[in-house]
Amino acid sequence: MSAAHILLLEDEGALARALDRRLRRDGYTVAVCENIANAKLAARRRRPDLALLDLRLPDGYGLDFLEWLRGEIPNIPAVVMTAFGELDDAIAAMRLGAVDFLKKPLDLEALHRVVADALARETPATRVANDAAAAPEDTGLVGDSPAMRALYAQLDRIAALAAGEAPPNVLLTGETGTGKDRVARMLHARSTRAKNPFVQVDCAALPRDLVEAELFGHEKGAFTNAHRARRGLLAAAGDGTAFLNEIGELPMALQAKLLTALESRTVREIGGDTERDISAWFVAATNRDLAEMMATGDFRQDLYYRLNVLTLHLPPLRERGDDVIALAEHFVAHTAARYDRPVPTIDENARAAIRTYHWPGNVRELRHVVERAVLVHAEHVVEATHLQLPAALSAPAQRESTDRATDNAANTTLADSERDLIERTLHQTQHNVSQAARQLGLSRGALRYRLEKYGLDGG
Ligand SMILES: Nc1ncnc2c1ncn2[C@@H]1O[C@H](COP(=O)(O)OP(=O)(O)OP(=O)(O)O)[C@@H](O)[C@H]1O
Repeated sequence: MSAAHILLLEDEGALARALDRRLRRDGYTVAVCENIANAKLAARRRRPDLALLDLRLPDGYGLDFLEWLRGEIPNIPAVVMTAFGELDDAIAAMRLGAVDFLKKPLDLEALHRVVADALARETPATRVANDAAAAPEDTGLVGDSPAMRALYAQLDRIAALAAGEAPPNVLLTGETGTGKDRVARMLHARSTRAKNPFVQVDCAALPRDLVEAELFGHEKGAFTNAHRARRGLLAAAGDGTAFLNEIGELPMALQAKLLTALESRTVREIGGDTERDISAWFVAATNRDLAEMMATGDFRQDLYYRLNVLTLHLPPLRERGDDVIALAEHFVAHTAARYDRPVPTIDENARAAIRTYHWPGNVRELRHVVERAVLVHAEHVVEATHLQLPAALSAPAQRESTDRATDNAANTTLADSERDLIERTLHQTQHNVSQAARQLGLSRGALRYRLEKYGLDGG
């Protein structure tokens, strides 16, 4: 399989050249277009795997192009480059399926990460197209352990309940990286709602005002930047599925508003006075302990019971026995295919290390570890050292000595201490970036910046 092909739509020549150079250096092929007309021709000439686009273009508006492109290639991931003050555009872009944003002025390291993440996102359609080693289509998840088999059976039963005007709400629980997002998409795909929209709101990724506007919609002029009226995602999901990801992060005031919407199955837009009916199926997910959050007054009990009509728990990877090996083999094959390399084998020591490690970041962490090993080290064989598993974190005795070493200011720089603190906090929070940021008193953006700076894996 050849390298991913990126369609870059950017009219500022110098910026386009810098982006082009960086993307080629990262191994992608790139079609650079300075206007929408050329971008349409380029997309027809060679089907891109990802679109990276600016919004203000000489012959039109980038989002109109994105809408056209999605008509041609329904699941194409798109990354939108926005300038300060274009939040409204960013919301609209998300509706059109943009998977990420890059703020101008651009940081080329962030570009590298965002593009790689966007390409790694596996929507059902792109998975079929890009991944010869994909999980069997009838399950969509790799793993055959008793815990996973029990989950598959429940998944079908729950999907069958999605028909009707007010289907039971579903709550997906499980540690970070266990596959909740993927399961939400599978529930939708297997239900009678599959042909209708699947819309996702990531309650942790957006600031409070944006989450509210996203969920409920707004009238024109309801707040600064609300240049046009917009329907909220709860309504936009129509007869499809509304996936409320990281529901534990929803601020209290919005929890009350969401509860009212779920109970009445209507929404009132911000700045509006009419109620709109909603007919979506609600699937929510969290990696936080909502029971504990209720006890500390951080999550409403009534909302919890309303959401938690049906629960599906995703077991941590360390409780799935040899699934961890099947998954590692899957990701090895997947990475090799994506980068057009021979598929390496995993040697016995590496298998033992994979089995022993406790995988706090679960399947996502395993995927990253294996991808890095295949890309950076392994030509023919993946060996234990290629995995670079943090031995210190799995052995308490060693951890103590690491702590002592970092406490010794004479031997440590400030940067070392910061890196160590972040690493430990990530470990404690099982690689939940939002939670780690809160614990460290940083914004998510500030933590992300440091993760990049220190080459740490946030999950
Ligand atoms: N059983 C599985 N088979 C194959 N891939 C999987 C499986 N479970 C998870 N993945 C992959 O692992 C990554 C993490 O999964 P996902 O995003 O669904 O986790 P999550 O539980 O929603 O995490 P978070 O709580 O942090 O949002 C994704 O790339 C997903 O496709």
